[in-house]
Amino acid sequence: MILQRRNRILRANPAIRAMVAENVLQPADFIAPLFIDEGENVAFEIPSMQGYFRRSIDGTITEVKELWAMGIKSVLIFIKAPDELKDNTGKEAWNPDGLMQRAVKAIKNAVPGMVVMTDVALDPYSSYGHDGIVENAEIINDGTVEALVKMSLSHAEAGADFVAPSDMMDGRIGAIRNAFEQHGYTRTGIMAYSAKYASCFYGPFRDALDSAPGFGDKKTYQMDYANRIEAIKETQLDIEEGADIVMVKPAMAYLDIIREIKNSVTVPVSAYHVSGEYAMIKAAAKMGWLNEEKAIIESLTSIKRAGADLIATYFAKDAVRILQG
Ligand SMILES: NCc1[nH]cc(CCC(=O)O)c1CC(=O)O
Ligand SMILES: [Mg+2]
Repeated sequence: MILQRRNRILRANPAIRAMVAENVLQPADFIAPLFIDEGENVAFEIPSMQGYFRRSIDGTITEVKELWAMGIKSVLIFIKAPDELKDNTGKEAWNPDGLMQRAVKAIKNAVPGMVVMTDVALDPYSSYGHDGIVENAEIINDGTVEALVKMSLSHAEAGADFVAPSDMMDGRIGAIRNAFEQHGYTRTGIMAYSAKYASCFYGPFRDALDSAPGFGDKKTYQMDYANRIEAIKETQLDIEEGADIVMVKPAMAYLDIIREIKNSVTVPVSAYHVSGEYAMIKAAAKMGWLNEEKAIIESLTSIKRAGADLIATYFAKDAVRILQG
């Protein structure tokens, strides 16, 4: 054959492939989610998330130091509240001495450079396991936003660099931004879960925090996975209301949405490779059906290729270890 173009030339060996790679993962791409519990020396392996732990603050600090030493710049923190602190107001969420607030201070104190992001939603504190306040079996919007504002202010006060509202109530980004302005928190960022879908892939996370909804599902606030255009509407509105970073969640089943958002906004886009996506790889690898390391890197690269500037993933540490060979 006489060909004008032989595309295989650019795939001939690892050096050439590295030279022409369009997307390369790096440690600063990752946000490491951390599950935090009360107590000391607690390291509870989440049954549906093998190799991932819920830790007390002491062990969390050790973990954060390791992540920082590896070049990971950001953590996203979640807490597990004991049942006796759960109610239908969520008031423990803005307790200045609550677990979240203590954890933020401890992390910023131990590793000041680490960018600390906090989950903002009522589910870990809700006796109903919902992200908002329940009235007549409905998750009310405006009353919930008031609670989320108090929660966000208490995280800012504790020293969080970013709050990350994951609840999908309408208007909460604007309300939080206004409150930050009014209270002088002009350096606290907002990473909005803007296109968060009602997904079965959050199952293992709800095991990790004991936060499964006590009745019904989250479809009246989280998005319908049949929808694409709606993700743009949600995301553009969050940006107008003041979001610094927007997020798509989950990631791998929503690569089209990540790309769509990346093409339509001018703020950084993050994607959350969620607990169920972690569990699928872990389970298949355990069965010997997938090569775990290859599956991790291919998955995360595909999320970056789709357009994610940042990836929240339980594989953050593994990925850096694998990349550094
Ligand atoms: N607002 C709660 C919250 N924040 C992050 C996740 C899921 C993360 C994961 O599955 O890894 C959830 C669960 C949910 O919405 O039910
Ligand atoms: Mg919205």
